[in-house]
Amino acid sequence: MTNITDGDLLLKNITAQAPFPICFADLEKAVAEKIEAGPFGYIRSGAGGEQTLRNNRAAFEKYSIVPRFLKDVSNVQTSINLFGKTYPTPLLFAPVGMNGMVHDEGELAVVRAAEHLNMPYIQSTVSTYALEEVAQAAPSATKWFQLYWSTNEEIAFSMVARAEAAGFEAIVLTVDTVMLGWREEDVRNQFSPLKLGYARGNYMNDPVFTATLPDDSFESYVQGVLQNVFHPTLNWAHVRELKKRTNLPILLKGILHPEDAKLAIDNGIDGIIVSNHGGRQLDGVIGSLDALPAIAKVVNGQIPIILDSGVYRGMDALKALALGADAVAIGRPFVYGLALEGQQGVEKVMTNLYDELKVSIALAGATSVKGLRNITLVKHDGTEVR
Ligand SMILES: Cc1cc2nc3c(=O)[nH]c(=O)nc-3n(C[C@H](O)[C@H](O)[C@H](O)COP(=O)(O)O)c2cc1C
Ligand SMILES: O=C(O)C(=O)c1ccccc1
Repeated sequence: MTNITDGDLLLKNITAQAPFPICFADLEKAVAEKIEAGPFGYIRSGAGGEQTLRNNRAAFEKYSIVPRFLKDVSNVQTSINLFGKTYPTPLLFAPVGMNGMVHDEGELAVVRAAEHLNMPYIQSTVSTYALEEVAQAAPSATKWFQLYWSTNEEIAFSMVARAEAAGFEAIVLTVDTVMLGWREEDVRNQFSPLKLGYARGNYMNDPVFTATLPDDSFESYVQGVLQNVFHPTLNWAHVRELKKRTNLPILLKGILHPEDAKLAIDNGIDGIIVSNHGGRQLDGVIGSLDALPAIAKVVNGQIPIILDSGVYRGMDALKALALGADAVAIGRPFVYGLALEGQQGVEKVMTNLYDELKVSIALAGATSVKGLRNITLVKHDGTEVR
């Protein structure tokens, strides 16, 4: 239970200390000034003409809350349950690869922040540090492993086994990135973190992967990753095979169609992440929040739904939770925090998102995450959603 009256959540940001960017636009601006165009463009941009990047934001702007008052909102319960564990907030860290691009401590700084805040951390396959190093950096954090299937699928199974052994508690299979999206900003900047070796963490120490390399040169390693990380054959048979290979809960990340959500349930999947990869994969696809209501209807509470893509403030999280998500995952905002101030920056970004969410739940007239399902929302055309 969070007591809203324990000091004002906004005013604690107005102090004599060094100021920190308070919103996504300010964060993005500060990072643009701090890091080089290549990595900045890689993180910021969306695929193609960035329609989906815009769709993500537009989707949140379409909804407005009609608040209720005089309901005693002094105690707001923000905790949630996922796979048998309780977390104090409905916020997660989305899997983001190659964190070494923006900070030397990379994923280690992020997982330490996740541990401190008790928010689940999803580690990417293409991380700068190995999953064992991440586990060691934050032994008590809840860690899930995001799997990119490998063309040589024994590499994928090897990574899953390593994740299990290191104490990771779920596998998140990303289904929307069987090849890279058409990312024009990276061509403009002639920038590929994959080619620069930032994705080495989990591959370099994988015995199945290294056994396939002709030698231990940097070029062989980069080639090996490129040959394996893109895997356009991925299909439901692979999902069923993965289920046989692990006892951990499996989530599918990148679901946008209600039929795929239904198939996930039919195939015994334990959770889904409604996501368009932050607009970085197929341009022109639906905003993730726009995809949520139809998926929530099909899923009907059978498995948890996490939403990401464009959750840049507490109010966005509130809308997603109100429209059927059980939790939301954050991508770019925490990466920007990492770029600015390492672990501390990540914590500041996530804490501000959380504090704004708390204020928003209370000011909307609700006192819990579940209670958000009862608040009134209208769409921009004035139609009442509920
Ligand atoms: C720099 C960057 C790298 C990413 N790497 C991965 C990855 O390795 N695996 C994955 O499943 N998603 C990856 N994503 C997508 C995120 O998990 C998430 O879906 C997306 O960032 C959410 O949108 P947001 O950035 O608008 O919050 C990446 C996103 C960014 C910005
Ligand atoms: O950049 C990304 O969004 C991403 O997910 C990715 C996918 C494959 C290789 C490297 C990064």
